[in-house]
Amino acid sequence: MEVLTPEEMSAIDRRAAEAGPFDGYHLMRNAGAVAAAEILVRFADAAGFDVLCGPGNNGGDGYVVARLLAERGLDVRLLAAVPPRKGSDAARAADDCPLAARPLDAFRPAPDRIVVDALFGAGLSRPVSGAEAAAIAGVAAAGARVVALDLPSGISSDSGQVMGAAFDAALTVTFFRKKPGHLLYPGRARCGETVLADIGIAGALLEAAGTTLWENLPALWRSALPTAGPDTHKYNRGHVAVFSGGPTSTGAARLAARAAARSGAGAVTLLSPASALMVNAMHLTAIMLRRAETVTEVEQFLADRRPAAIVLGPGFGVGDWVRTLALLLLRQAAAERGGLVLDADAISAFAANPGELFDAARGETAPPLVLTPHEGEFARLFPDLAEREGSKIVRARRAAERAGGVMVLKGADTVIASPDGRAAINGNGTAFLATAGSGDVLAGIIAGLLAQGMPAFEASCAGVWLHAEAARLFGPGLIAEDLPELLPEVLAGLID
Ligand SMILES: NC(=O)C1=CN([C@@H]2O[C@H](COP(=O)(O)OP(=O)(O)OC[C@H]3O[C@@H](n4cnc5c(N)ncnc54)[C@H](O)[C@@H]3O)[C@@H](O)[C@H]2O)[C@@H](O)CC1
Ligand SMILES: Nc1ncnc2c1ncn2[C@@H]1O[C@H](COP(=O)(O)OP(=O)(O)O)[C@@H](O)[C@H]1O
Ligand SMILES: [K+]
Repeated sequence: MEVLTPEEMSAIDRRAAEAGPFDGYHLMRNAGAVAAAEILVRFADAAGFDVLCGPGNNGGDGYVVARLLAERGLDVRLLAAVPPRKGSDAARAADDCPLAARPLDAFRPAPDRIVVDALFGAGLSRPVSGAEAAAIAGVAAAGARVVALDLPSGISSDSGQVMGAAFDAALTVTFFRKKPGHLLYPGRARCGETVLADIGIAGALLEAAGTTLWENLPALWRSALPTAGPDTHKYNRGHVAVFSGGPTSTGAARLAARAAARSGAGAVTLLSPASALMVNAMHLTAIMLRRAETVTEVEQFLADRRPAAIVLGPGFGVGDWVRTLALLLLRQAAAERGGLVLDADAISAFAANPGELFDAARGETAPPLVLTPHEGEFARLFPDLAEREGSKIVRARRAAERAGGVMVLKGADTVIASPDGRAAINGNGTAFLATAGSGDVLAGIIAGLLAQGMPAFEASCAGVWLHAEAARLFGPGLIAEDLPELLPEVLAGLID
């Protein structure tokens, strides 16, 4: 589940070649061999194979694949825009391949042939143009299926962005560990099925590299998931408070409250303005309800009940009151565990002065903070970062550092970043989540986990994964109300 930047991957490649048992050329042969095997499993009955080789090591992998497919007696055509650099591993692979390469300009894609894309991998350094761009357009027009080696040419390994033009692969075979471009959109969509192949690089090299980026999968946080001991009582199992909006916007807070309860929090209290008490009361059973519409009332509640985690923002409304509350909650240390989740309006309300929020979050006694913006809300707090080209990981990490809190930058490829530099790209997102109120549920799940003592980064990663897994379990027709009810089944699959 570790994810490596192209620089980290090439450093590990180098160290692996030095340490043996495989030198660089053998690693390339291994890469080509696993790719050829994956191709044969799926596409052995294709009319033929057009292997497009670039000038670097990615092209080198392509020469190995071309040779292996040709040795099977398959119809293989080799095309190259530029020959590999003399003396390189790729040049050796080309020498060992009995096929003569034709110029890429002569490539005529056909719908019944498989294109093996070995033009560029991790070394893509500028937008694709010329014969390579024409080949990409021609393949798309012909509708030929593409197998990408390492990643579809034209996709930035670092950010997942399309650089000029990029293949749309049916299969991507990558080596050792995934790169950000496999997980971040649009790259993720261009990879098709992604197969991670072992090419003989020892896992120990990874430990030495000290990775700080992962694919968000249960192995990352499973051991930190809360479990209730036999002597647990409801309050030490974690008490979550959720602030409700006014009488016509109470649903979002109830979704968050329900999700917190279903995530295992021992008690959940909805804090409501007087005007919305009756509306809320009509819809609540296990969840407690308390009036809190002044600073005194909120302080009184915090002193009486000491909630471990608090959600502020869903359906709350933007204005002075939400800012006052957020700052008050950041001044009041939460009960010894837990933290504060600021979502939606509690984020947008600081658009004019984000520094006020960040300063408060850095206060010595401030509880751990989790911010859960979608891209629109992110742009309000971090306009400079939102406009930045490039990787969502870099943006989320910078924002987390600036805010002094965990950033859950939502979307199809949600990135979770901690101020200490750790980051994860969510691996199980699903478009079923694109439904009103699903973000409110996510805020509640994270708070539920925080209240039970899970650290903020792990709680955020787990929350994002559980949320998406619940959506997958339900499938078509999902609405936000369904999500909390599916959490028990998802959790049961994770907790022994
Ligand atoms: N030991 C290793 O380092 C291994 C590397 N492997 C392969 O090596 C690849 C990385 O190899 P490289 O670092 O040589 O990089 P690439 O082969 O991805 O590309 C670098 C080459 O493409 C050129 N180039 C970059 N962008 C271009 C553009 N837009 N238009 C035209 N030319 C462009 C560069 O000048 C350079 O010649 C990986 O993706 C993987 O496929 C595998 O063979 C496994 C082992
Ligand atoms: N296409 C998608 N694929 C995966 N996840 C998605 C997609 N669209 C939205 N989501 C997820 O759904 C949630 C929506 O949250 P948000 O935008 O705050 O909505 P709301 O305010 O309606 O609750 C986020 O967790 C987001 O990551
Ligand atoms: K490629």
